[in-house]
Amino acid sequence: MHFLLLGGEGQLGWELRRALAPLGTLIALTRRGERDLSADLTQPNALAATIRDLAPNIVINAAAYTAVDRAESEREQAYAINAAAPGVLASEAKSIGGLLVHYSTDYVFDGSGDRPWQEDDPTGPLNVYGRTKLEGERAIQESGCRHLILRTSWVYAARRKNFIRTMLRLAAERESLQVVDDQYGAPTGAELIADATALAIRQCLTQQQEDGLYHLAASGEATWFTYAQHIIRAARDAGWPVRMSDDAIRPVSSDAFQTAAKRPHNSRLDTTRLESTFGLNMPDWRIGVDRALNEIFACELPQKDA
Ligand SMILES: NC(=O)C1=CN([C@@H]2O[C@H](COP(=O)(O)OP(=O)(O)OC[C@H]3O[C@@H](n4cnc5c(N)ncnc54)[C@H](OP(=O)(O)O)[C@@H]3O)[C@@H](O)[C@H]2O)C=CC1
Ligand SMILES: Cc1cn([C@H]2C[C@H](O)[C@@H](COP(=O)(O)OP(=O)(O)O[C@H]3O[C@@H](C)C(=O)[C@@H](O)[C@H]3O)O2)c(=O)[nH]c1=O
Ligand SMILES: [Mg+2]
Repeated sequence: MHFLLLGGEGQLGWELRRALAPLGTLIALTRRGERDLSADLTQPNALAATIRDLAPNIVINAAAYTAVDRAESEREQAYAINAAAPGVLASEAKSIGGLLVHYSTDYVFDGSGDRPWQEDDPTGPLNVYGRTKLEGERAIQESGCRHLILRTSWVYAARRKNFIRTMLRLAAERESLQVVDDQYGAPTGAELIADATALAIRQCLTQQQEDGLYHLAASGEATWFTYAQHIIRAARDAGWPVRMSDDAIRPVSSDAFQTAAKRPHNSRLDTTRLESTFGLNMPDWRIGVDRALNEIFACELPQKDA
């Protein structure tokens, strides 16, 4: 099996390099590409040529434009990367008979209600990022290529930029913090997504009918506020230089915390389809978050018995 991974340096791409390694040979490209192989998602012709040259059995697209607020003012860039490029990948995958694995987001939904979203529920993105991701999904579905689209939420990892790292930084810099308490979802680790992807791919290779759209997220729910509290309490316990008391982390409404992009109140994803199709069990979000926190603390705090 030959894999081509795009976005190999992102949170998820990095973990996919690990999780896919035992399944076959893997070429992982970053935005800069390699030799004469371009993997820049804003360059459709070069991207198509890369896929034709390598002719992988499976293309995994972990690259995306993920700056949610910035997307509001960089629509064209977000559109090129999140909507147009997946269309190119899909038509190239189709012409070589390959499987395309792609990721999408809870932000394709409008956030109404409080029931976890199922795959067939109506979408209604509230921001540019969500709209471009939804267009990417549609381009893949309409191409007729074999595909797996995995919608996930609130992704973090021990490395790169994410909500955990932001909270750890702010906890050390500030004496108080306001955090939104009316947006609900599940923080999902890049490790979990990568491992579940590898397991799902294995089954897709043997059972063609398992192609399609799936929700992949940790179980349980949080708000950004309860998530922040969890992170900062763990940080304090581990000896991170936290400047704020627990009372100084304050829950606020989305209306009180102004951002360029509007975000959904209800980002809960129902993962029943993924779990039953692939025989998987999504662990509680705290398990992966605690693991990532431990990794960060072990690398960045002086070790007591060193
Ligand atoms: N982050 C999140 O909270 C969530 C993410 N998702 C989805 O999961 C997937 C993985 O996201 P995640 O790993 O968190 O994202 P990251 O932002 O960590 O990584 C995205 C990767 O895409 C690369 N990239 C950006 N622009 C281009 C381009 N023009 N050409 C080639 N590569 C490019 C980045 O390159 P570089 O390293 O050079 O910046 C980076 O390596 C995406 O599809 C995302 O939409 C879904 C839900 C939540
Ligand atoms: C930094 C900060 C953020 N917030 C809020 C803003 C927002 O509602 C929420 C999360 O902010 P962030 O900017 O970290 O998260 P955001 O970039 O919106 O995260 C999203 O990224 C994309 C890529 C996805 O696909 C989504 O699943 C989701 O993970 O927390 C606070 O309330 N207080 C703060 O101090
Ligand atoms: Mg962000």
